[in-house]
Amino acid sequence: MANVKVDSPNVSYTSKHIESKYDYSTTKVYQDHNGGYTATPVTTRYTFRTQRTVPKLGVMLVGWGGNNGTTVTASILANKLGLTWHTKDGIQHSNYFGSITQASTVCLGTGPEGEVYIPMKNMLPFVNPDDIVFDGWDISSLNIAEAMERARVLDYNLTTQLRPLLEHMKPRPSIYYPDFIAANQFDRADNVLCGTKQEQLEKIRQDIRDFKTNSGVDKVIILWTANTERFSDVRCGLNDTADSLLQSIRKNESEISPSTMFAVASILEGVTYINGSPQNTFVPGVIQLAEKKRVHIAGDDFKSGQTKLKSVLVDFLVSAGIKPVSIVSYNHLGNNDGKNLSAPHTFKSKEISKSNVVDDMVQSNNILYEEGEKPDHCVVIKYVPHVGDSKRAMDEYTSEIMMGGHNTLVIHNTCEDSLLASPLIIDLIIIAEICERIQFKVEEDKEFQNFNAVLSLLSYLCKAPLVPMGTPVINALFRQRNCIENIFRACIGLSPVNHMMLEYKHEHITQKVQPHISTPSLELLKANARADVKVTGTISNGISNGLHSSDSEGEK
Ligand SMILES: NC(=O)c1ccc[n+]([C@@H]2O[C@H](COP(=O)([O-])OP(=O)(O)OC[C@H]3O[C@@H](n4cnc5c(N)ncnc54)[C@H](O)[C@@H]3O)[C@@H](O)[C@H]2O)c1
Ligand SMILES: O=P([O-])([O-])O[C@@H]1[C@@H](O)[C@H](O)[C@@H](O)[C@H](O)[C@@H]1O
Repeated sequence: MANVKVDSPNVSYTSKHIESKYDYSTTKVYQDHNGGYTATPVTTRYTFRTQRTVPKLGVMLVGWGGNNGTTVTASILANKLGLTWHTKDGIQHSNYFGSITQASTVCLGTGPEGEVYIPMKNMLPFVNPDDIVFDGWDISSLNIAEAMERARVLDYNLTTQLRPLLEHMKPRPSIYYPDFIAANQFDRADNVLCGTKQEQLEKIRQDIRDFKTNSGVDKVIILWTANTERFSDVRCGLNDTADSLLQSIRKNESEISPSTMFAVASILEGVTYINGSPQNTFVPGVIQLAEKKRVHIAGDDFKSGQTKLKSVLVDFLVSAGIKPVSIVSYNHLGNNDGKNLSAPHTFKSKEISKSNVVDDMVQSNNILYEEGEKPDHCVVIKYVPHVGDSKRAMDEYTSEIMMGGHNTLVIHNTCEDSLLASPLIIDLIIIAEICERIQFKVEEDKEFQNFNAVLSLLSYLCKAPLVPMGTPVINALFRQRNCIENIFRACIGLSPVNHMMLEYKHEHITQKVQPHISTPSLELLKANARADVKVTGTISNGISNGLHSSDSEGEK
């Protein structure tokens, strides 16, 4: 794996840390009483410090026996073993497609041959997902091999290889409060904890400690990929503060959800907790508890398919000055997630997370939209058992274009939902883990600090990003991705990617801004031109003003 070593006086490498001194540039804007703006550039010196030792990571999934839980567990094992399998199209190899940390690249900079792209995973000392140790809970008692087969996501010729390697993995009994999910889930709930909420909380905490001790992992991360719950009421004295929440658990209050119980257990054990579903697990009391205990939390709801595309399309349309006026998102699917979402109270949670994703982009353009104006936006999800995990999504985007014109985009999107979500689970875990190893000082701070308890950096992976109070919610996908990439760049002392490419937009008076491209001689270019390209313009400083390929019958 070709790692990156930055040659800069602002970056130092010790056996323990990568340390970088980084000037963070922003612009403060003030509006005067005439409506005019004053923009003031501000530069803040940060010192980032990233621990280089990669821990042995344990991951406990809530809902381990589900389509996502079994698929991500099986896929990581298949990648670790380098498994291949026969399909009707030939031999298929294991891979991590769909994961930005494992299968995407970033532009490091410019080399002699032009831009240099490296795997994102080579930027910092990330955990290798192959090495993750899994455990978890499920209200269904099936072992992971049986549950993988029940999910019907992965090819048969792969699951037959994996079955003997997974059947020893058994989900731990879990917390089950029937009214928080669809009644149709009752049939699979044969692996549930009894006792009071306080006893259940202590049992989950004991499970976490047992896993840490028996697996030998250095740290644990817990991720909820269990069924979507209905929203919990948020009430003063119930769950509005950390104390009221812990008191409500002691009092066995029925309105505390299973996902909130897991969040509390995780935080009290000092373990990062990630919510892959849309319900409001992170009631104010959970957030306050996480902040008091300095434990990371992140969510909500994996941004895997229809919504991910929406956060690109609406960004493209609005930033192009085109006005989306109607967005209709329909899909049907036949997996257990779809079965659970067929209940109105659980669907409502998903409808909320799928609907709010356009707000930031719409509000960014007051030329197109009046204050408070929004596109019509409709979300429909239907349960059709036959299609299983292969979700069929159909979207219609209608926009106003110039002079009263209209543009309608219709999209049909079929995919195995769990094969879109599983790589996101990997990214959530890998990025959340390294965030525990990144610290920073601002200006002359004496002490290093960690990221906020609420890890907004994971927004790219979530439909409804959880952010610290007062933080703008960003849903535009490439803004979210640039945030991740540029923070990783800051950790190694590199400036943000700005796409300006100024070095290619002017003559080079001084050597300093000369782009690092080998300057082919005119003879070499002419030789090439005899082959298949026509050189036009002059060669200035070794950079051709234009290389135009000529067609086979054209000029030579
Ligand atoms: N593309 C996607 O698959 C996608 C995208 C975004 C969000 N999600 C969310 O991810 C979650 C999982 O999706 P899935 O397709 O794996 O669903 P699934 O129904 O196959 O799996 C959920 C699992 O959770 C278990 N479960 C339910 N309540 C539990 C509890 N209290 N404790 C422990 N286990 C419990 C169920 O028995 C089931 O095995 C859902 O909430 C879904 O909305 C999925
Ligand atoms: O990520 P996305 O495709 O917008 O949304 C998906 C929904 O369309 C699907 O119905 C649901 O079952 C998945 O959990 C996921 O939330």
